[in-house]
Amino acid sequence: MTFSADLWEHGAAKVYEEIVRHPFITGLTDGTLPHAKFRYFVIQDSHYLRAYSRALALVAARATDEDAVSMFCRHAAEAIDVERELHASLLGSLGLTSADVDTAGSGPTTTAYMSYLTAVCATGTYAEAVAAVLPCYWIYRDVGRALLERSSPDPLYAQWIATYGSPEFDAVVESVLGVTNRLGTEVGPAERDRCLRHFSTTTRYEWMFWDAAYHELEWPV
Ligand SMILES: Cc1ncc(CO)c(N)n1
Ligand SMILES: Cc1ncsc1CCO
Repeated sequence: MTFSADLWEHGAAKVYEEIVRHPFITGLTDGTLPHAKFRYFVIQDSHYLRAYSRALALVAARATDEDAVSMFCRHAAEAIDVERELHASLLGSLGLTSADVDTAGSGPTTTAYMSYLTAVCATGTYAEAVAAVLPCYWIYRDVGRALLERSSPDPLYAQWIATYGSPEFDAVVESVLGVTNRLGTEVGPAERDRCLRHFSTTTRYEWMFWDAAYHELEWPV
């Protein structure tokens, strides 16, 4: 079994099933998701992508072969591009400005997820860092694909779905899966266990990120 298949089976398969039947996700395709919940999501995703880009730059710095360095650097830059596009298009359509993003700040789940990613990418091994960032690519590709089959009656939601369900994003994810599988042949059992734990934790944060948006979760105090 490839390393990525092992990670998915033991760390993501069950949670992925919960993600695709979460009311936030089903609400995107049937168009019943209230714009307020999507607005919360887009604002939080703006904060998330800024931290995610820096996490990817840390992964790039830890990579040992130059193709991987170049790829993760590119993805770090693209995450900023996606964040700016979100600002320019989705936020605008939702009646928001970048000042609203700054005023809202990063919520409890976003902060926890960003902190975990940053910590693993800064202090873990290269393989651990790849395992921590992998669900962000993989879950979004699979959710994007699943949603694309159904699309959405709401043009705003259809636009978001098209980004992650695209063949371009699929190619990005396949490259990262290739890197992961090659790393799987190099790591020992203890490092492999740590990778699995990070992969399964960030997969849970992916579910929690949608759940936080669905409940418009705020800091309790
Ligand atoms: C929370 C979250 N995870 C993953 C992605 C895709 O990288 C995203 N935009 N937001
Ligand atoms: C994973 C990911 N998500 C948004 S941008 C990006 C990097 C590759 O384009």
